[in-house]
Amino acid sequence: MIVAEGLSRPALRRKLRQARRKLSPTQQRRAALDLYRQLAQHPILRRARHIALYLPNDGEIDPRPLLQEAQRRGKATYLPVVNAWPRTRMVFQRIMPNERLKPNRFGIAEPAFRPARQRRIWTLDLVLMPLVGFDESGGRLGMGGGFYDRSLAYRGRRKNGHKPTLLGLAHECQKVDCLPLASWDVRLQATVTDDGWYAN
Ligand SMILES: Nc1nc2c(c(=O)[nH]1)N(C=O)[C@@H](CNc1ccc(C(=O)N[C@@H](CCC(=O)O)C(=O)O)cc1)CN2
Ligand SMILES: Nc1ncnc2c1ncn2[C@@H]1O[C@H](COP(=O)(O)OP(=O)(O)OP(=O)(O)O)[C@@H](O)[C@H]1O
Repeated sequence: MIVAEGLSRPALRRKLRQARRKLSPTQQRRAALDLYRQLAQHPILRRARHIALYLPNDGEIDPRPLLQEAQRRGKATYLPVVNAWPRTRMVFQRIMPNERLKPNRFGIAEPAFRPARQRRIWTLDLVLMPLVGFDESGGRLGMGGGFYDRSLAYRGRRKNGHKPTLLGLAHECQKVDCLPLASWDVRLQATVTDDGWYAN
C-alpha cells in the first residue's frame, strides 16, 4: 500500500501512475480477467441497464471484458467523451459493438461526438470509473482534469442513495492508505480491484 503522507497531490499521482504503468502485459491481462470475475455476476452489474465504462489508458485496469459482457447481455453501454468546447466538460455517449473510435486530445480512444447517443449522467444506473489512486473509504484520485468530479457535482455532498452507482476500478497497486479529500471530490460506493471489493 502507498503511504500518502508527505506527498503532494501531483507527487502522489506520479508515483501511482508509475506503479500501474510498470505492470507487464501478462499482469494486465490477468488483472482484467480477475476484475471481470469480481464483477460480472454481481447484482450491481446484473441489475444495471445503462452502464458507463472507459477504455484503458496509461496502465489503467482494463474493463473491456466487462464492456463486452454487458453488450452481450443487451445493456446500453457508454463511454466518456471529452468536449472540444468547453474543454473541461465530458459527456457520456452510447457505444455500439465494433463502433469505430479515434483518439481524443489525451490519446484515449473515443467514438465521434454524436449528441443523439448521449445521456445525462444522472440517468445512468452504474458508472465504472477509472482512477489513479483510491482508499478504503471511497476516496478517489483521478488524472487531475476534474472531469468526473464536475460531471457529478450535482450530487452535492450527499453520499449514497442517488443514481448512478459509482464504482472505482483499479489495480491493487493503486491503493493508498488515506487520500486527502478536496471539497469537490465525489465519494465512491466501492472500489473493485483484481483482488476484491473495498466497500465504503
Ligand atoms: N481511460 C480514461 N478515460 C478518460 C478519463 C480517464 O481518467 N481514463 N478521464 C477522466 O478524467 C477523462 C480524460 N481525462 C484526462 C485528464 C488528464 C490527462 C492528462 O493529463 N494526460 C497526460 C497529458 C496528455 C496530453 O495532453 O497530451 C498527462 O498525464 O501528462 C488525461 C486524461 C475522460 N476519459
Ligand atoms: N465540481 C467542480 N466544479 C468546478 N471545478 C471543479 C469541480 N471539480 C473539480 N474541479 C476542478 O478540477 C480540477 C481537478 O480536480 P481533481 O484534481 O480533483 O481531479 P481528479 O478527480 O483527479 O480528475 P478526474 O475527475 O478527471 O478523474 C481542480 O483543480 C478543480 O478546480
